[in-house]
Amino acid sequence: MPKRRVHVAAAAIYNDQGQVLIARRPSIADQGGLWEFPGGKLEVYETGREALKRELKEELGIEIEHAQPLIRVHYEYPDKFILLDVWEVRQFSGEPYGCEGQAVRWVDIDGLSRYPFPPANGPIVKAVGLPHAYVITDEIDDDEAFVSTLTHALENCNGLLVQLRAKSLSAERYLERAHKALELCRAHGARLVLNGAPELLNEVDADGIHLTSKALMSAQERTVPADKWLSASTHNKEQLDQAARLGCDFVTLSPLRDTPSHPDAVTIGWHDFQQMVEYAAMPVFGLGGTTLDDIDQARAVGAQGVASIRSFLPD
Ligand SMILES: Nc1nc2c([nH]c(=O)n2[C@@H]2O[C@H](COP(=O)(O)OP(=O)(O)OP(=O)(O)O)[C@@H](O)[C@H]2O)c(=O)[nH]1
Ligand SMILES: [Mg+2]
Repeated sequence: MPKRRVHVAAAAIYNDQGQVLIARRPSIADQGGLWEFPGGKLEVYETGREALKRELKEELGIEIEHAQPLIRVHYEYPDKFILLDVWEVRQFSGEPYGCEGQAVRWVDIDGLSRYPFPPANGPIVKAVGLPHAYVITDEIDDDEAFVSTLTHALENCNGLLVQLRAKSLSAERYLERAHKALELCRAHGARLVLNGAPELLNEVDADGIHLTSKALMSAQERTVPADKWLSASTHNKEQLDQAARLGCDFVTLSPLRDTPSHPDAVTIGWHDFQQMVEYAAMPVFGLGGTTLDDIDQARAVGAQGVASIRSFLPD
């Protein structure tokens, strides 16, 4: 018998302290005893958004006022194919409680990975912990100019994710700059990944490592610890597959648009970008000709957000 296809709408619900609500599945249910993001199956006549609204009313007694797409995860269970259509909810009325007798709990995002979730939930937990805006630093030789440019970006955008990309610097200067960038990021509540070899994390306690697509394709296994992020640059499905094999936590996918930095690259465009994001098994940031103004559009087609070099530079 062919496997069933199940489409589920679920929510990452945030409170004002930045915590997320999770619920425990009743022990008799499918995946019983595991924690989940509240939600449930779509009725035949419903859109994902409508199902989300109904399920959160039924399961938690809350009324959603605004929901934005977070991530869509395809996963094959032994008995079914599942599509988890996950939404970010920050505005709702009512105080959530377990209307069906299930335990519910507000948890800090950093503590989410300690809870046992169903196997399909890995990418959701990653997406919940990631910002939507990702700045890639420009090649700047002068240290003072670097500091003022990064400070400008950090002050203009809350909770940024920053990638330190400085290919023209010597190894020694890259490390010095990484320490400085980490200090600035920590002071502004931003996260930092280093574009380079995983061993850099032995020297600098940054949040993770970003691999170029070339480094991604030649890597045999993940050598970045589980409590640090591994990300990579991707441009096609083959690279997305390798990122999944390696256990990347997220990727950039480029070039979304024409970009002066890579004039010969074949532009992906929004249509193919959406298909590739749907195919990817992890959060994806659109890159290439993108600005912060593209975040909502990128999220509407299922991406985590947007990465950019230029749009964070001072005018
Ligand atoms: N709600 C929810 N379901 C999940 C998550 N992860 C995951 O694999 N699932 C799977 O999605 C499927 C649908 O979930 P559900 O049991 O909540 O559906 P429902 O609320 O409509 O309940 P019902 O079947 O009693 O009518 C289950 O097979 C469940 O194991 C998650 O984070 N949240
Ligand atoms: Mg449910």
